[in-house]
Amino acid sequence: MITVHALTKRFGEKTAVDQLTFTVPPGKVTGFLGPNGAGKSTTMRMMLGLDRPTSGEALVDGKRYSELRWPLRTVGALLDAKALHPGRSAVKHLLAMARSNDIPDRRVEEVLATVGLTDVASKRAGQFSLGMGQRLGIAGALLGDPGVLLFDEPVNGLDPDGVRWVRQLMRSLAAEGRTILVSSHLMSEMQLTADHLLVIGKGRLLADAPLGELLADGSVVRARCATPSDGARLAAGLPGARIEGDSVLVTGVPVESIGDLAFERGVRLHGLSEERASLEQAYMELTADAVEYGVDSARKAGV
Ligand SMILES: Nc1ncnc2c1ncn2[C@@H]1O[C@H](COP(=O)(O)OP(=O)(O)OP(=O)(O)O)[C@@H](O)[C@H]1O
Repeated sequence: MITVHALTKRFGEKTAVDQLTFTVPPGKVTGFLGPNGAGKSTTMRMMLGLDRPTSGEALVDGKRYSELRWPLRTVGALLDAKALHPGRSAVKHLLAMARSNDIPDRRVEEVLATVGLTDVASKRAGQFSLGMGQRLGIAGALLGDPGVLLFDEPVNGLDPDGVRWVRQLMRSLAAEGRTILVSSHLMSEMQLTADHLLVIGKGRLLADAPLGELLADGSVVRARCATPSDGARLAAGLPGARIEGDSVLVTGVPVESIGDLAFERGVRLHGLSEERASLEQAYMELTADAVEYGVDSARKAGV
């Protein structure tokens, strides 16, 4: 279990993580989602004692990372797959990690087999491809057989087989009752992997909900109107409505209510449907104001 309470991190003037409060329970894959620069990595680094919170706390199994006697046996993490000694072989890298946490040497062989690196175990890590580096990072995370696992963008650089493999691995680790937190800015990936989502933008928590709930919130009613003036009449003063071509799109209002409203306002409809939004759409709507360097800000800056 991971418990984060009022967690805040400032770098000078910049607030990277802003009063985050959430828990990550065992037995599920929890997706940690947000645009680039949202504060995902910084939050994970604080969970691992690599960055010190400005205020608030991040606890793993009720303890600060620095209070854990054998940290690798409690929490495993894949943060930066390139953070390896390039001259060291995969097996030596893992042996060094194992010995620092009183983990038996035989675990090294086991995790190398789990991630499919047995054949290249004696190769220097500096010669590894990005995908192999990710696998080695995952081997390191699994080494202490921890109950809590953090993965920061684990599918980066993996080929489609590798992506499928990581997805299955995370699902099976969760099924074993472990706590799995996986960050991504890829909605499509989360839609296939996560049970529950934490969405952040500009360091703040935007949503903490089961995947299905987030999808339902994002559903859109499309009312195709006979004329532009019908569209304008229907959209007038309606929260969450926008006009797109000959249609009025409305989020957060049931389709029946839109039908009734059209009738009341004498609006001629040529179509009325409910579109279940993809997670991608739900996420875009949720983070629309929280994207640091999105298209909008680029446009405003004249790019
Ligand atoms: N050591 C640091 N010094 C100054 N600013 C930092 C530092 N680390 C992170 N930041 C800033 O804090 C914000 C959050 O960064 P962070 O890397 O946590 O975001 P992220 O959600 O992981 O993004 P990405 O998906 O791009 O990795 C960014 O604006 C980043 O520039």
